[in-house]
Amino acid sequence: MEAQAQPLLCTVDRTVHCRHVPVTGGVPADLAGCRWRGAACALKRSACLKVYATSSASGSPGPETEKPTLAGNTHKLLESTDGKSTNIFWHNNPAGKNERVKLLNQKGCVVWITGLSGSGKSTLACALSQELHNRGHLSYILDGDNLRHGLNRDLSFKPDDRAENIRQVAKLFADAGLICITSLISPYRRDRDACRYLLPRSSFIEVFLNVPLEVCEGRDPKGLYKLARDGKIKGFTGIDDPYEAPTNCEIVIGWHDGMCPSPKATADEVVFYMTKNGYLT
Ligand SMILES: Nc1ncnc2c1ncn2[C@@H]1O[C@H](COP(=O)(O)OS(=O)(=O)O)[C@@H](OP(=O)(O)O)[C@H]1O
Ligand SMILES: Nc1ncnc2c1ncn2[C@@H]1O[C@H](COP(=O)(O)OP(=O)(O)O)[C@@H](O)[C@H]1O
Repeated sequence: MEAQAQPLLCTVDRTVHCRHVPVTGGVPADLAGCRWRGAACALKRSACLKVYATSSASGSPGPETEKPTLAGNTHKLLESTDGKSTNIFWHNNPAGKNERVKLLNQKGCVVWITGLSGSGKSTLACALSQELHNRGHLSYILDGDNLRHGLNRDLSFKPDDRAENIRQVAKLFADAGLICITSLISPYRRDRDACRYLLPRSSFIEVFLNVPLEVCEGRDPKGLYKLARDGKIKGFTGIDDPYEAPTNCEIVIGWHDGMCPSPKATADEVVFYMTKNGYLT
């Protein structure tokens, strides 16, 4: 028997991840005053979620809609429609985010390293991961080149494909409590911002390797700039494809007097930022 759909009221005290799907029939007026404020904000901001709760007044609580919480209270499962999936439910985990923060002594986040090919993203990602490891912190690197051998092997370098899957994966890692280090050209501001806004506030640290094109091209460790200049690779970032530099990111690694700080010095700068801002405890 299908649950009878009614607007959800005040029975859920955990937020659900629901920012990106259109609300069917608009935001219920009575959602405004409920304790489910995170979701209410998200609903207002964009659009999301068909919310159902089985009517207890109708007698039967409904087969899948009420579950006891650990505290003995009941809360209702939320049915959501996200993308093409229907009849899916959000399950809360009692060993939640705060517990993971305490266990790991770190706040899960995404360190998003962006810059031209050859700017030193992969090198910094490894140096940073090593530095964090030395200090007893758990991190994981998502590297553009590596991901294109596996998870993202079906993606091209067209604008819609660049950086696509990474956002959701990075978000999952950060939610799991890891320091997720991404090393991606990610040339478009809107793609980087899309990940920033997908994450909880202050969980996204954008690091821009501001290395001039001539320097990257001079390094050309894979010979790709040469191929691009010879017209043998089309749409190469910096040559015949754009790179939109960040305008307001957390950390810019600058190029001073013709010198680039070493990978270790750069990693230390990122760790310093993370310590100062409470990511590492
Ligand atoms: N057309 C074109 N433009 C830019 N880069 C290219 C291209 N074709 C292949 N490569 C190689 O792919 C690596 C970049 O992959 P990313 O996933 O980081 O790129 S993106 O974020 O989707 O723009 C990049 O690796 P890095 O040099 O480590 O940046 C290149 O080796
Ligand atoms: N801070 C640095 N100073 C000098 N050379 C660097 C620095 N970081 C990386 N490199 C060199 O630049 C080249 C490109 O580095 P890489 O990490 O592969 O860049 P990306 O991942 O951005 O393509 C490599 O040869 C690497 O040794």
